[in-house]
Amino acid sequence: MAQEVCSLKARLEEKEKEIVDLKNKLAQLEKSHASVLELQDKVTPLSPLTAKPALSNEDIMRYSRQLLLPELGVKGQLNLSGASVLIVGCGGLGCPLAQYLAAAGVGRLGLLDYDEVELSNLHRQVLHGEENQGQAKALSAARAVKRLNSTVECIPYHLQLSPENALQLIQQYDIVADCSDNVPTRYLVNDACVLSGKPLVSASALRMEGQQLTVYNYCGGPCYRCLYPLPPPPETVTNCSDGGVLGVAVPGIMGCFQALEVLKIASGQGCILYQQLLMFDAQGFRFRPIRLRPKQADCAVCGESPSVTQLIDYEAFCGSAATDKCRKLNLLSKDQRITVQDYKSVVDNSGLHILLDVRPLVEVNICHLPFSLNIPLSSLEQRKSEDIQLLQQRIVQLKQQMAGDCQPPVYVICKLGNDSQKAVQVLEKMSGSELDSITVKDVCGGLMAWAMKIDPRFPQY
Ligand SMILES: Nc1ncnc2c1ncn2[C@@H]1O[C@H](COP(=O)(O)OP(=O)(O)OP(=O)(O)O)[C@@H](O)[C@H]1O
Ligand SMILES: [Zn+2]
Repeated sequence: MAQEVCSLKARLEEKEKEIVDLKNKLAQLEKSHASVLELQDKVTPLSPLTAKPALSNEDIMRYSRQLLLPELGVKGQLNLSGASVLIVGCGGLGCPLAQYLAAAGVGRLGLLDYDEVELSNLHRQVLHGEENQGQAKALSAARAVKRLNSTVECIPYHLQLSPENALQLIQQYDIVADCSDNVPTRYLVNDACVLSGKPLVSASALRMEGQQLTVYNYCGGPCYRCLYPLPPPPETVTNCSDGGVLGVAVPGIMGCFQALEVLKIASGQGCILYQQLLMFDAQGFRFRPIRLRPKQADCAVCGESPSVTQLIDYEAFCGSAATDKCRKLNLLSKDQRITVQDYKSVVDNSGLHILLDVRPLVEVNICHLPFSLNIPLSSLEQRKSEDIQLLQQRIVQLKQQMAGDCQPPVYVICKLGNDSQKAVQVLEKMSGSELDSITVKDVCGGLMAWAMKIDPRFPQY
């Protein structure tokens, strides 16, 4: 009996020692991972990356299901271990893309994003969680990727890709994936890839239609500029916060397709989607491959005598911002605008007026001020007679309540204060002809300014 107790004690001590050893090992690992995940706020040179000479037993176990694919095999897996990919944007497309690249064993991932995680990102930016709100997206994505596959080297860059840093950054990677959401960045990434000779796997994911995927600047194929020599007019471009996006239907699916093309290039498989563009219509669930025009001899960047030989000012070229942080129009004079504080005084003093909400109905259904009249900007621009009549009737009703020959002022509001300025311009043109002479003002900063500065209970979206 005593002998048995002794042997049990000895085994317990042994196990305790093992636990201490394991804890030390874990602390060491955590330390080394933390240092690997140091957030970069500038571009620093990277050490060269070489493919593994052979797969370890752990590699064989981890990647066994894909190793069995004849298209990939051991050679393809070793190629992946030596490949580096720069992901521009860790949002709706970047998250699924990074997840699958890390899972498949790409050697090095650069994760670039200037932005921080917000609650409204979580429905589609699936590497980030509730606890990551306010954190740099690049770091949050890198941590999630490391949890999935700690053998992948992750470099999180918390900075904006700009003409100043793009070449230095892109030259250090083998493949670039554009997961950004704005036109200036698309041209910037394209030009930097052409000038550095890197393939660009590009997807776009806005709204429910027109989702596109292709590989630019690959094996003599066209670049983005060959197809789109000139940027679209800035007012025709929407992003997710303006246009809306369903997480899985668009960025989820397109980001996964992007991962597929990156993995095929990185592992050395043929059959890459270049010279072709895949269109995906999520609503009708239709995929349509389109043959692309070839590389253009007169392309400004990849053509025979290019005019773009270094990176340019892409915001000036496109007439729009490379971030969605500062998209503020300034179309009106100071006396055509009213602050939310001054508008609040009008409401508090029961001043008779019309509050015209010019957002689309789908947004009005999310939230609105109870006393507002909704006529979308598009209806005003098209001079829809039933809507104009509605406004006329409201003006007449209020006029009857007002003394003398006074006209009720019209205050125009939208989400952020851009469309409302356009609406003021449209209404001013109608004033005196289609409408009685009216005083129209834009409520600066719109409903989001109202939520931030006046009524914190008003929802933000
Ligand atoms: N020039 C750039 N440099 C670095 N990151 C960029 C650049 N342009 C865009 N991005 C990033 O690309 C990502 C695009 O993803 P997505 O459109 O899903 O996100 P979002 O901008 O957070 O969305 P929302 O429009 O709903 O706010 C964003 O995280 C954005 O910060
Ligand atoms: Zn070109």
